[in-house]
Amino acid sequence: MGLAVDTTYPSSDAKLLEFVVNEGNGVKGLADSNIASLPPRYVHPLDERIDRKDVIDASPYLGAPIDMSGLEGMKKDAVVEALCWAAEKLGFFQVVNHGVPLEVLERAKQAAHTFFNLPSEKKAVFLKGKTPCPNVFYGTSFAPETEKKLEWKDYLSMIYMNDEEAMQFWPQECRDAALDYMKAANKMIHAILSTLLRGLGVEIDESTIGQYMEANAVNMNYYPICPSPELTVGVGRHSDLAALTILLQDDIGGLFVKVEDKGWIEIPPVEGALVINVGDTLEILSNGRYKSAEHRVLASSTKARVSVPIFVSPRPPTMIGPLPGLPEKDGKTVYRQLLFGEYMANYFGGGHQGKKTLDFAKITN
Ligand SMILES: O=C(O)CCC(=O)C(=O)O
Ligand SMILES: [Fe+2]
Repeated sequence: MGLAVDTTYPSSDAKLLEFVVNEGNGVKGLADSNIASLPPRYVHPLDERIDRKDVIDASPYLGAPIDMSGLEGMKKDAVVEALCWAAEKLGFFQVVNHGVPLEVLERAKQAAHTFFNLPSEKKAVFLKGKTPCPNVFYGTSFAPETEKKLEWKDYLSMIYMNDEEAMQFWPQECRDAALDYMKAANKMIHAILSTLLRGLGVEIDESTIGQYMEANAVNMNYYPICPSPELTVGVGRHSDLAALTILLQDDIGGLFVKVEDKGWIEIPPVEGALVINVGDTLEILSNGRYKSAEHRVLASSTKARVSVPIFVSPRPPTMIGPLPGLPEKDGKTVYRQLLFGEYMANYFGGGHQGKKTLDFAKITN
């Protein structure tokens, strides 16, 4: 079905929302309908647009990919130091020799293309409110009900509870690839999370570390070919909710990270590497030491881009807050104790606004 986007009348915006959001055609459906120009709802204010010309050299801030195989040998101390340094300075780094086979990564990216290339009716069964399982949902943009401007992205979110639920409810076109990727990444996830938490220098036991990765989710992001990527955003400025994000990006590029007071750098695609970033939850647990960096994504005018993040997260009833002993050690308490579910509800309550989400947990006095 084609969509004539008429920018002259206000009613066209309602039609657009109906088509893209409610009917589940997504922005992929819009892109496939051969629009000549971007509907106004996708045109972002000038200061939110991404211009490659403004991007600064990444090398002073982004180290070389960290070789995770070193964590089990003589180089352990150097790897621990590199991980903690990266989490503290930029909050973003890449890892190689992480234990997830290349074929598993390739299949995960391929599965994202397969899912989003399905006819809209097949994807629409997973829309929020219709999906047979609330832990699996398909959508577009970030919070289309509340956002002034929409993002040029569709996504599928799969929160892992157990194999039985995943086998029954995850879309069969991408289920096995997503599960294999998530399981193959688990050892590395534990290694990075436990290294960073132990690196804070306070006592922490194994079961506490385990709690922060009890409700991981695999997402598949799809950024269709965009007629005017310079006017819109694939994803707007945000920091992630999770403790850690393990991001598999393809070879197209377009992921930008903010270096505070300096500008934006691009995280270059490196074959076989995974991008790791600190999320709000880990910034809170670390009393502000590890940085949940602001990032955003530029869509492409020539190719559909996919990415497959794993959001490493606790269950909603888990308490998050600076680890016991840290405020005393740091001489200050930056964040309060709150339930992850409480933080999550606030996080999804509005559109993307950079790092504002963290203010909800900040102690103000
Ligand atoms: O697609 C990407 O490279 C990043 C996506 C992202 O930031 C997210 O899903 O939170
Ligand atoms: Fe993100």
